[in-house]
Amino acid sequence: MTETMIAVIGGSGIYDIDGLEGAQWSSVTSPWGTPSDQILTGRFDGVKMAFLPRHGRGHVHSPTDVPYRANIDALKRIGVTDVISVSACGSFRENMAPGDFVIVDQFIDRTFAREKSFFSSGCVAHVSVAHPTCPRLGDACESAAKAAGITVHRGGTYLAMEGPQFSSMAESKMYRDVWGCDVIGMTNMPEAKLAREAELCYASVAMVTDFDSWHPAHGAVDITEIIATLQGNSEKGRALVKGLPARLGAERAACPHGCDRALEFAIMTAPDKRDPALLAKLDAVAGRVLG
Ligand SMILES: CSC[C@H]1O[C@H](OP(=O)(O)O)[C@H](O)[C@@H]1O
Ligand SMILES: Nc1ncnc2[nH]cnc12
Repeated sequence: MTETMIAVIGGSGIYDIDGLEGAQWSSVTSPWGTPSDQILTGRFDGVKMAFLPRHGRGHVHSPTDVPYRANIDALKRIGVTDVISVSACGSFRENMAPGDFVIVDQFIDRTFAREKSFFSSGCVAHVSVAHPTCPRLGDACESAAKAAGITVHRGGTYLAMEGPQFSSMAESKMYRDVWGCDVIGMTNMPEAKLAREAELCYASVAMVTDFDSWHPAHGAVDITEIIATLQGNSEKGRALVKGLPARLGAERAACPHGCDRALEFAIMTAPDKRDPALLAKLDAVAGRVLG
């Protein structure tokens, strides 16, 4: 058994969480850059927790410029075992209405201007993201959402777009009708891929703010409506987060789905061909397998 440390990455509208015992914001240094902000740590229900505002307090970083690698590395470096991403999203489904939450389990990654891996020439690794989210964390999120009275949908495909503009109607219809996506946002990729490379369990709670631009009765995405919906969603998101520590517990066994062993056979580069400078940067992310 190892000690659980749950990290919440808060998206648009969620820049802190309350109620942490011994709450403290601290700067964490990463060889992958400067994280989005300081990290808030403390305990809730006796369980270690961390909180990182994805866009920084004051919403400083655009979706493209969020330092995804530094964020995941910093969380791994401070001992995080489980990551819950909480994000705003648009919906492609009539029954996934603004105010509803979706426990995302699949992604289509359409982002193109971001660093997507910790690995590269000098230490090449290939992890599976066939199942990019952890069902054990998904169970905890679903149960915590229901207990908080939130309308929650279990399972859904999240289209990760580059942004920062919202989609055209033609794109929106293609994502919905041809690609079968359920929700759309700008940030869960490469975050989920990087969490898997760092052997962190990852779940994504997508909070619906709008119907994107496919819906004949709703027309274009309106940022003022999104911001109004975000306020209610963020209160519900905070309630959900408070239900997680009791459900996940202060100690955890190995992940039954293998998220925490994703690198076991993933590194292809021969030990004598590895780049020492890159290995040094991988100390937190891949220290378990690199020794
Ligand atoms: C405020 S609407 C667009 C913005 O909100 C979402 O951010 P996050 O995923 O961090 O909650 C979406 O992905 C866009 O970045
Ligand atoms: N419709 C939308 N598209 C992309 N990101 C979003 N975040 C919230 N609503 C969104």
